[in-house]
Amino acid sequence: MARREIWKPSRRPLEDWENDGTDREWEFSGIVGEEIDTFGVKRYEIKWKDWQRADGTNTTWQRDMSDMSDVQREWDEMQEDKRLEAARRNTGVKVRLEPGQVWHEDATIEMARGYEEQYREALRRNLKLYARWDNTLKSVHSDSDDGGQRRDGGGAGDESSDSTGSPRLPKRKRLRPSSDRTSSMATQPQEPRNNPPRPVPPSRPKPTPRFVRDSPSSDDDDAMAVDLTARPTRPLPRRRRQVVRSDSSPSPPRTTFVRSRSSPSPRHMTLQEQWTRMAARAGAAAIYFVNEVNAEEVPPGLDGFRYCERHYIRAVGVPEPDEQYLLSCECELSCDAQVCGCQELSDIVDDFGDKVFAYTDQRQFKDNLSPGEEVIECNKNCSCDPRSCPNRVAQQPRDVPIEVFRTEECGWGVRATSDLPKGKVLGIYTGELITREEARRRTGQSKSYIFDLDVHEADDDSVEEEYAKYSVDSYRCGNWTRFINHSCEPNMRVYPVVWDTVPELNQPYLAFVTTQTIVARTELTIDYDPKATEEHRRSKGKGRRILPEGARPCICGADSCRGWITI
Ligand SMILES: C[S@@+](CC[C@H](N)C(=O)[O-])C[C@H]1O[C@@H](n2cnc3c(N)ncnc32)[C@H](O)[C@@H]1O
Repeated sequence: MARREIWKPSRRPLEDWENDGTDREWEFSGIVGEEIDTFGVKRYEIKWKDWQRADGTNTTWQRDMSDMSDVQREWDEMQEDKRLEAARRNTGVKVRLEPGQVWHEDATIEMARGYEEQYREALRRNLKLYARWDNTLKSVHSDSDDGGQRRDGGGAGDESSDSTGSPRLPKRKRLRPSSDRTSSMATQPQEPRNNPPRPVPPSRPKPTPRFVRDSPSSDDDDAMAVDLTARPTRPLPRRRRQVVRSDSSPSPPRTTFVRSRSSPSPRHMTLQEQWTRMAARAGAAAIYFVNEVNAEEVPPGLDGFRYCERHYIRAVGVPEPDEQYLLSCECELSCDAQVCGCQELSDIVDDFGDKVFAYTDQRQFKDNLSPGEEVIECNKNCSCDPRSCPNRVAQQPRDVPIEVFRTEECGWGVRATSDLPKGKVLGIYTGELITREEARRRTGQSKSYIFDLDVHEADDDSVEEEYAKYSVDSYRCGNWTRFINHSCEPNMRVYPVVWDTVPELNQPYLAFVTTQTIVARTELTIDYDPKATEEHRRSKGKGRRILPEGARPCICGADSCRGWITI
């Protein structure tokens, strides 16, 4: 196709750019394509200026676009407009999107699954993989009107394309290309080492070691990034060159092996795919279910469960925020807490009494809230950039994949697949937003999943409350945070944060943030009742074994365990 004169697609997502011994940087030319894997995670095909491989291909695949977020946004918007326009033209009906919905996604994921199924089938039959896969890719690449399944670079109505279908993007500063080594569609072996100078990735987080099969030798080794039936054996040896891990952005979302004692059951796979797909709709990383302890396929009680990564589902009678009362800022470049209009109601100040944000420039939570305070992030009426604003952190999609795993004694719990820095915001507690009266009425299992939103509530019950009280129940809908267990020595905490709502409505989100650096696959825990812990400390541990009414024994195992929890 004519488009290949502009770029020749790469089929080598598994390249290693880190050990090529050069520091040469390459000019970024533009995004030329995208694809979505079976989990709904998107990656982009990048073209670099004046660079190509020995075979003439000159693009790389990249999932972490943090270095080029403005270009990514431009591309995403352009593609979305194109698809919407195509839909409008074809159906003649008005297309309305729910927040966070990407309308072409379901079809795309289904087709990506089809490819993966073909791949697995080939494995089962022990066929020479590359012959088949090459054919599949050839047919995809030679198909100029592919409906957006694999590539979106040159569809009909692409006004931003030149005559050959290549998107025109502005010139970018010099960056180093990097390659996504973990795509589920990746099936090609690594390029031989003696090729011309290769691009070097920008210094960004080094992925945690990925599990590989025992003898990485044959043609198809390293080829499959997603094998849900494979058993991990040992991690890859550490590479020589040390890449400094930026605390603010741990390893990018990646496809991992699922570790389980036996092959994952269809129920397991379905749940994992559903949750990951729903998370991906909100732009968030994958969610895996792992049970290395017993035969339980999936956590109990999830039949009919509705996954919502980033918003509440309001029960009948719970008011919606009125957008006209949102205080917003008019910052054009970077927000500054002292002048940001949306910070008028914020109480967070530094030692000199000047308003400051709750986050560092690396988007880590500073833990500078006093009791009764909440973080006010920039909102949908603010003029600042939704992705780069330093005061939009809890509202960003989660970039860390999560494993919901079976603990030895405490049901299911959660952990991250990568190391986490202190101050990393991982997500918010979602579910059904209900009144406090309704929360009190609810009984049984549901009780275990109810979180009170009590930022403005007085300690003393006799004090008249100014605000309506709400709670969040994640028994029937919610996200991965419903599986966070309690520990008396937790490694995360919760803080209240608002955006797109007025603080007075008393419906903040509860964000989970790490309070220490956490090694990958360590269980993530919070203290369910920090006030009780404080009292326990004050009483110097007296009454440790006396269970308050309605409490149950705590089995967190911490040295300083207070002995009980209340839900
Ligand atoms: C929000 S759920 C946490 C997820 C839960 N483990 C599951 O499998 O669904 C809270 C429930 O987990 C259990 N739990 C969490 N932490 C605990 C702890 N430290 N000691 C005892 N039970 C705990 C209790 O049954 C509690 O009601």
